[in-house]
Amino acid sequence: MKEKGFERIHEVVAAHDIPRLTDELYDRVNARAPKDLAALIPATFNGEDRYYYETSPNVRFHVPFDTTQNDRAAFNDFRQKHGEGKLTAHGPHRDSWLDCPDNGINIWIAIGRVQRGNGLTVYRNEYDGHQRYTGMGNIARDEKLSEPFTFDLEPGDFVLFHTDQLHGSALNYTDETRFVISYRMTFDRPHFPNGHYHSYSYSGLAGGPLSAAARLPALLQPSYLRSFGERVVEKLRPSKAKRIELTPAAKDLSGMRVGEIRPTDAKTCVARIGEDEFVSFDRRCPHQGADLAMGYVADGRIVCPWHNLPFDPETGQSPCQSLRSLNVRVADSPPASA
Ligand SMILES: O=C(O)CCC(=O)C(=O)O
Ligand code: FES
Ligand SMILES: [Fe+2]
Repeated sequence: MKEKGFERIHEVVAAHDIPRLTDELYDRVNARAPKDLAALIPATFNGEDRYYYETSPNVRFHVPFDTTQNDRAAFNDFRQKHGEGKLTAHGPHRDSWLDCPDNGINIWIAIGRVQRGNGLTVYRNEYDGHQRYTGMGNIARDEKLSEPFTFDLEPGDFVLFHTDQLHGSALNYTDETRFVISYRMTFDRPHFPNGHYHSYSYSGLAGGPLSAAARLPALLQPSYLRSFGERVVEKLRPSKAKRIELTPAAKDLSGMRVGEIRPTDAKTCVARIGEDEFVSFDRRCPHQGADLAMGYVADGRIVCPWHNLPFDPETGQSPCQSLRSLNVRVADSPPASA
């Protein structure tokens, strides 16, 4: 393992053991978080040593998607327990739509190498704005997204982004595991517009004689009680995912830009790949069913807006062998349904 690096962990640890391994890592990372942050935050923010930090940081092991497919149950169980984005790809979201403060900073640290095909997607143009989102904290499937910013990182590099920044995970179609630990923190008292059940400690009290009280300043807020009440109600009424209406089909394709994708009917959409190249294909992504009409074209490929997975417009194949291909129909003029 030492020789191979974290990037090859899936060659050393069987896929069905990854969830258990991650659980163990959580315990270790949580235990050392106060000390690690006491070193990291002042060094990053001009000596600042008064802050609130999420007491349970996030361990994010994204092994190549294809290697997880024989052990889906173990990965799904983990997702139920810890949420999306830890072992599985998280759709586009703002952390503040879920259970995080809207005055926070996410410190996303590459422990192993991160590549564009397994990393973070950051929708730079969507920092503020009023996208609709579901009760599960994901962007509504009919919100059109622009191409996200993606990047490579070397071990030890880290990215800072605001908890109101729209972002998500790329579905890992590389042959490397991506290992990241991320911390969330605020300088002012954390403010929770949605769920409030993560615990935040105040650095000014943590570690000293009053360390037991370090969680109280963030906890003693009306948002905690509100959120607690909502969870009780949710338990009684399990499904709170909202159904999103799809946008009506856009029929006139004559004015389409090269690179644009539009819905043609409830099930199909069309992309203008080149000047004279139109491709018609199913709207449902073979991964988790995201609406590909809301995707975009990059490097001549159709890209899913949900986890940034590219599809070849001629064959419908993605780099993930375990996913079925998209049903594509190529035409050199706007398709007949246009
Ligand atoms: O690491 C990922 O893929 C998702 C990251 C994320 O959503 C977060 O750090 O809030
Ligand atoms: S890549 Fe995940 S839904 Fe399309
Ligand atoms: Fe996030």
